[in-house]
Amino acid sequence: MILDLDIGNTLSKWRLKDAESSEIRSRGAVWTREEWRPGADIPDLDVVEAVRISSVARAAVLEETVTLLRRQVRHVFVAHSQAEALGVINGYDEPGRLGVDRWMGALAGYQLAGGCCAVDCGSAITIDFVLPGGVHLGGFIIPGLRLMKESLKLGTRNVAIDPESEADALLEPGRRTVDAVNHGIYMAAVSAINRIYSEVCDQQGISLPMLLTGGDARVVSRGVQVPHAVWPDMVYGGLEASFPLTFAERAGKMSGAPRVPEPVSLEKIRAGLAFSMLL
Ligand SMILES: Nc1ncnc2c1ncn2[C@@H]1O[C@H](COP(=O)(O)OP(=O)(O)O)[C@@H](O)[C@H]1O
Ligand SMILES: CC(C)(COP(=O)(O)O)[C@@H](O)C(=O)NCCC(=O)O
Ligand SMILES: [K+]
Repeated sequence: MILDLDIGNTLSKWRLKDAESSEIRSRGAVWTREEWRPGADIPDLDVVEAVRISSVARAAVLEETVTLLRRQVRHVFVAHSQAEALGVINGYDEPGRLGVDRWMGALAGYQLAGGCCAVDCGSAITIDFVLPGGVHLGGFIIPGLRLMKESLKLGTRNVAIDPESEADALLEPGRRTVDAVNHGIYMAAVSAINRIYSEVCDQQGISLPMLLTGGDARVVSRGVQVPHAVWPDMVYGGLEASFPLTFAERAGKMSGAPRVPEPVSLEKIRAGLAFSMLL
């Protein structure tokens, strides 16, 4: 079995992948914290022959995790942001400073779709752009839904947006604090994504397919007008592409990859942008 780990600021996600059949056998998530407790937190390591890790948690969390895993697992691969990999050229002035989850998303998105806009809706919402030739332009970082809500300190912290909520309802004016806050932060997130996408496509003169991932991807997806696909395993896709272990991975296949969405014409994007600037 292969254990894939995606350690975010809020949640540490894991999945077990069969090295022979490439099937996903199980998956789960635990709160990211100082120490990693195998057994309680993750499945039995006896069946694991390789681990692949993407972590944006504090260095100490990763160090502890790696030390622990190395005792029981033969191959431990840790992803790092690089200046260039798999045809993608990192757009950061200091490539190593780009969050490795964003780098994994950019690599996966490029491998799947060529040029793309990769949006990760987690603790933060990150919006990254890769052009068809592999040039990563850099991106945008805004607080995620939960962080935006907590920053208001209006006592609505523990009332999360129901992931099943319809965008139409979330975009109405709220008539009580919790709704006013939820609808406000939702509008902030989806309008930022829509606008940033349009601005960058306009600047670059190209309409790019958009891919969405992260804990809030499903609910955010309902408010994003741009054609896009939700890919919950996008970060894992970057790990698969960076450290291919199975037959399917060596052939370039990434688990759970969606169909590439057909982007709208650049003219339409520009018309929408021109209209929103009039308002
Ligand atoms: N069951 C859940 N538990 C915690 N957060 C959730 C859950 N479902 C959705 N979320 C949302 O997803 C976010 C965490 O998403 P995730 O992509 O795992 O973030 P990160 O990678 O930063 O840890 C939370 O901030 C919250 O808004
Ligand atoms: C921007 C992030 C905090 C997002 O992390 P997440 O929301 O997935 O936990 C993470 O990618 C990070 O720590 N990046 C380093 C700074 C940067 O990318 O510029
Ligand atoms: K994120």
